[in-house]
Amino acid sequence: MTTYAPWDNNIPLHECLLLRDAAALETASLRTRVRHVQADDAVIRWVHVRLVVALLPRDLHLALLKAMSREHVLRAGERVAVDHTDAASDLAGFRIPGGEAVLRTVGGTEGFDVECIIEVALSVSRIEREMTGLSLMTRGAFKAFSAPRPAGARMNVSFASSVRSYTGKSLKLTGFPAGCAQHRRGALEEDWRIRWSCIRIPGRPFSRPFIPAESVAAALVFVLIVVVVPTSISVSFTLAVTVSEATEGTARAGAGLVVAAAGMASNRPAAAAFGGVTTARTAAAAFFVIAFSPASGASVAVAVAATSSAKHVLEVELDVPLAWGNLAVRHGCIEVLPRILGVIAMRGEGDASSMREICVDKGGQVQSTRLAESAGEEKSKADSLIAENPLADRRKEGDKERKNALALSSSESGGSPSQVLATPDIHPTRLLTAALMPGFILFREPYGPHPLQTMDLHLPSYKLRSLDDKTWIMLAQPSPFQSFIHGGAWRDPANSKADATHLLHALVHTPHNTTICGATLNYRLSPSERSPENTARHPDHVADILSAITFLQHRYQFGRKYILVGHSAGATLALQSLRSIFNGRNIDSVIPGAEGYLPGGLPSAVICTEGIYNLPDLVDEYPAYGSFVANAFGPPSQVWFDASPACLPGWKSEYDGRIVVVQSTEDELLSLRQATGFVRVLEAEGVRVDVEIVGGKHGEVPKRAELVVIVKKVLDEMKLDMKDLAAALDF
Ligand SMILES: N[C@@H](CC(=O)c1ccccc1NC=O)C(=O)O
Repeated sequence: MTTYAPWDNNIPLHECLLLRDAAALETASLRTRVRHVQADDAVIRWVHVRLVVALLPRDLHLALLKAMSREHVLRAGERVAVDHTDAASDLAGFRIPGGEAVLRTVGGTEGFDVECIIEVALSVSRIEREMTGLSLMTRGAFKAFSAPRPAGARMNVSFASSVRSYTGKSLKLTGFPAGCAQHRRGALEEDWRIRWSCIRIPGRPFSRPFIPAESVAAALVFVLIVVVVPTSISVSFTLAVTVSEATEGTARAGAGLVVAAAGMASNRPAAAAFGGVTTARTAAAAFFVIAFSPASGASVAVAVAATSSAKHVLEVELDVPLAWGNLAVRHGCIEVLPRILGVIAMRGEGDASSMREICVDKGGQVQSTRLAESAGEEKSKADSLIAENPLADRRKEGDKERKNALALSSSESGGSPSQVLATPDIHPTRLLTAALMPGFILFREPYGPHPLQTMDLHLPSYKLRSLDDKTWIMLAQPSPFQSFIHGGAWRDPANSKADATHLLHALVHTPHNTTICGATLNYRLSPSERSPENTARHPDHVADILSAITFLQHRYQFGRKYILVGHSAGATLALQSLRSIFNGRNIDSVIPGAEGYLPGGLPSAVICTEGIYNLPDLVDEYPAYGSFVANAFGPPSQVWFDASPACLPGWKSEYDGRIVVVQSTEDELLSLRQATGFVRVLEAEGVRVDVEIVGGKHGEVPKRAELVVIVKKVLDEMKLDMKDLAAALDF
């Protein structure tokens, strides 16, 4: 039995988290401001800190900015003046507006690291003839390293950024002390998870005067969109717009818009530019994209909107006048756009027929003829497109279960047009959010008819991938799956899937090895005084967990590449769900239909924290808990034993995955007795069990950073096994 020292500092995880919730993200993106300074008339440089700015504690954020330009050790509580001008590096003139920062507690004790993500977009546009401007979207990983002292955690920030040169093949970085000198694209993304895109800006100055007509024209387009698009449209789809390297601007753009509007009005997929827009909100997004597109010659792909019935991803090329680029610059919005990159490829329903594959001609022509002309034809058309695709076939052959393949690059499909798979179940705001902020997608999914049979799904970071110099797609990374099961004594309505929000955010956004999909599950509860309406009784709870995992398996087909993390009663449920028998009784006799559950197999690991492992012993130790146990399992009977993981024999033969038992020494509701008893049972059977002792009160453990580290460690090990899946998806 391995025992680790308890964590001796108390770092609430939320201090380190960037994203509080999706709603905050959405509003934050609206509040984004671009700050820029014009250093001289030859160069415009501006630093644009967006999205995360509003989400991070402001003072921490500023402190990080301060630290960005050189290696800098920040101490908790340290005040730093933030008014930094970098005269030495490539980004001379780079300036962070003044402010004062206090670094709050971020960091940890020895062996513990917390990673914060901060997003900084730097753009350097040189107003010279045919000069290439480069926009670097950087997602730096700020690592808070371990500190030998419990108090005053130090944070050692390293960051790589600053563009030196861009050759089309490689991106040279300089200026910041992260040892990141030159990376090939792949390595760059891999190592630093830097998201970037290239904007080619021809040599037209941005200093042209403001032309009101441009704004008027843009407003008209907006009105056109809002007015023409029916509020409910039966065929809706994700829209992706690529602004091509056009030079002849307005006329063609105008024509494109008219075509789009006409197509949209006729409710056909050929509604190239704006047909996917179904609400004023998404229309506004489309407007935003077009009106504020960078200068002609910019390459921007935008995923604008999908509805819950989205069926298509369209990609079109529009030529826009340079003037709109000027407008964009003037409004400080140009930075926003490259961030909205790519056509998003989503995981599917696990059924290829539910996916839609759309072909786009690189010459800018949407191959609308290849799209279904009517709703009735859509399915077969799309299916045949998928069938025609050699890579789709390869995927099918390679792994019949992996129908959730994501997106294909044009090069791989023999020079055919770019192809994107999209699922029909993506909410527009989620998609937009995803486009704005890769790495954060949250879906709320029902897995059964009961209001508590729901889960939150967090999909992983997206990887940008170049199809050519102009077009990008985002791929969801093949990822291990992590499911969290909350506690609350099987009955407390105060506990829910939200208990793991912190954990999942932290894991989903962890910038290094572990990029995961995460699910956090609700399940039906037993009655309590506060919620007499709940009526669930064992084995309903575990049946729901099995249903939820089965639902996820059908959709994502991750096989055994998943883990369960359970807290308190959730730990009990995680362990119960591993066992196909309850004390010799086939689970099917306990849970009707259970044979069909867990089609992908048992999880690779189960992490139990503050678990209840032995119901009779629990009530022996805490007689008061008898009531909630009885609520959930009925009056004392053999069922209590049958449902207790520590009373189940045969762990060695029944479960070959990893078991991690996490227990806090500060748990006010459970002593170490439950955990110790279960560990003894496992060890007596010769089962490997890892024990992790953590700090925090009972309910705090899921929110604590220690758990993130433990889960991450387990997932990191699994990550090694993801290569085959990655290869099959050509990731
Ligand atoms: N808050 C719960 C009690 C609770 O969650 C609990 C109490 C003692 C031991 C374990 C508990 N929760 C396990 O999921 C309730 O009041 O029902």
